[in-house]
Amino acid sequence: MSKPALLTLTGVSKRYGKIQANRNIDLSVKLGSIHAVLGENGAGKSTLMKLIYGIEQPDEGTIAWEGKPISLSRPSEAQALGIGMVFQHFSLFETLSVVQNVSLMVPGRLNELADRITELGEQFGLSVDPHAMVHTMSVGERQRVEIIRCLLLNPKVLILDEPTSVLPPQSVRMLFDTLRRLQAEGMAVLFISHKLEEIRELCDEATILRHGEVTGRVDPREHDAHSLAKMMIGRDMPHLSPGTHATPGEVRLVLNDLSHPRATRFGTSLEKINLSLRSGEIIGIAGISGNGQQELAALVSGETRAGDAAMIEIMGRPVGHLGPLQRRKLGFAFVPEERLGRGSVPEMTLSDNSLLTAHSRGMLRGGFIRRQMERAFTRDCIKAFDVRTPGIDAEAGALSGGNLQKFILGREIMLAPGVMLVAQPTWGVDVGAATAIRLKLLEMRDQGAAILVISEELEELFEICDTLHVLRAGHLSPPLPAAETSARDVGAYMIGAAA
Ligand SMILES: Nc1ncnc2c1ncn2[C@@H]1O[C@H](COP(=O)(O)OP(=O)(O)OP(=O)(O)O)[C@@H](O)[C@H]1O
Repeated sequence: MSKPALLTLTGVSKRYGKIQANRNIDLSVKLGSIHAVLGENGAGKSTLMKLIYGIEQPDEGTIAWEGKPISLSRPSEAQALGIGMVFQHFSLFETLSVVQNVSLMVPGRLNELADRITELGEQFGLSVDPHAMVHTMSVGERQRVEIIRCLLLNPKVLILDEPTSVLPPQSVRMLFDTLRRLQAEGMAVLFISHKLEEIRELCDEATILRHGEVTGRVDPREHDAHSLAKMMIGRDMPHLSPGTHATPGEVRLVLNDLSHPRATRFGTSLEKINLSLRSGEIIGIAGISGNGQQELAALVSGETRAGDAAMIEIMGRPVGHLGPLQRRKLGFAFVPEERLGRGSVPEMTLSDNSLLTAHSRGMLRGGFIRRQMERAFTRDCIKAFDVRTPGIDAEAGALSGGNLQKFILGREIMLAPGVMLVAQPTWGVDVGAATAIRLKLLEMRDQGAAILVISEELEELFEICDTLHVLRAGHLSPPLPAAETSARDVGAYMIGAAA
């Protein structure tokens, strides 16, 4: 006998202006099922979850809970029914601690909540310090907090919007074990991910969306990742070919014994980091977020100044004392891991977001903005990077997560920088677009750019990097040539087991 449906959507549609984000969607989530929702960037997955969680209301169609039609006007009503959601973009208050953030949603005394956070963290491999301030935490750590906060509410349906994108492999395993345990107790999970192998491993049902419509319902265990991708994008996947590797040229970025004390109790101090990156080379920084990745990115980009100018050299010049703008003038570009707020201003149009970093490309003259150039640049970026959006006047915050990532990365790549730092280049990006982004990075390298990539995705690093380093507890491993290094070797450095 098939399991009873907990949540049923019938004919649900949602439109944003000209965009039909969801069209006539039927979806049934059963008790004890882990149900994947997959589709390309912009296919309508997050919108559908927002309708279920009461953040948005459908224009048409019905949502039923345990067989009864419901109308949710806010998330607290969804939570009261037993629907929990972990967001793709974080909803934590930066100026509060972990436990204070949790207490805004979960009743209980602070010290009891702190104990439960620690307990759950240990149980599920999502360890966080309950008293850490959120603004000091990396994206990965923040996501752990979001997951814990949700589990503390004992939901019947847990919605996870790309929960594994920033988790290290060990934590993914633990999260999956946890989800399976919760599933065995009858909980249902709605799981959005671009990682098709994970979906195949974890989920027993999958609904595929394309352009806002359901295009397939399958048991993902019966299909390989390739055929799932094909159903999702409606054509075959592009292939990653390594390209023609030029011989690396002059040194463009040097870190000389770069040390930096941690800014807060919860930060990481960097200890004597040495690295040398040449033209025509991609170097990857592997490691679990929270080990100094954020601090390193801020120092290399100039958001944090180094104690000594000579600790960082860009294009042969000491730059440790310079800010981001001055470093950009030397031919440096930067893609931060946080797309909203740091990579872009959500309330501004894409055109204006172009201006933020591409203004040096002749967009300013005599104190005036040359709008035509700004608009042409933005149009080119949207086209070259296949950013799905109604146009250059769309607000950055209205783009789907993956499409915004494509835009920000495209904007920086179009500056043809001599040196580029990219943090988590394909986070939240669908499989097709991830391949396209990696190809662009290889193409840039082959044209002589020097690229530093910080990523938690080991496979990605092996695919595109010439050399890897592992960052652990603020220490950088020696350079490891990608071709002669195994994932095991990197793993040993990640957990501190290597010499
Ligand atoms: N608040 C909004 N205003 C205008 N358009 C929106 C808004 N939210 C979403 N959209 C549009 O709706 C479509 C679906 O977006 P949605 O975020 O649901 O996609 P997604 O499948 O979750 O994508 P991703 O994998 O990139 O996260 C996109 O074209 C997006 O630009």
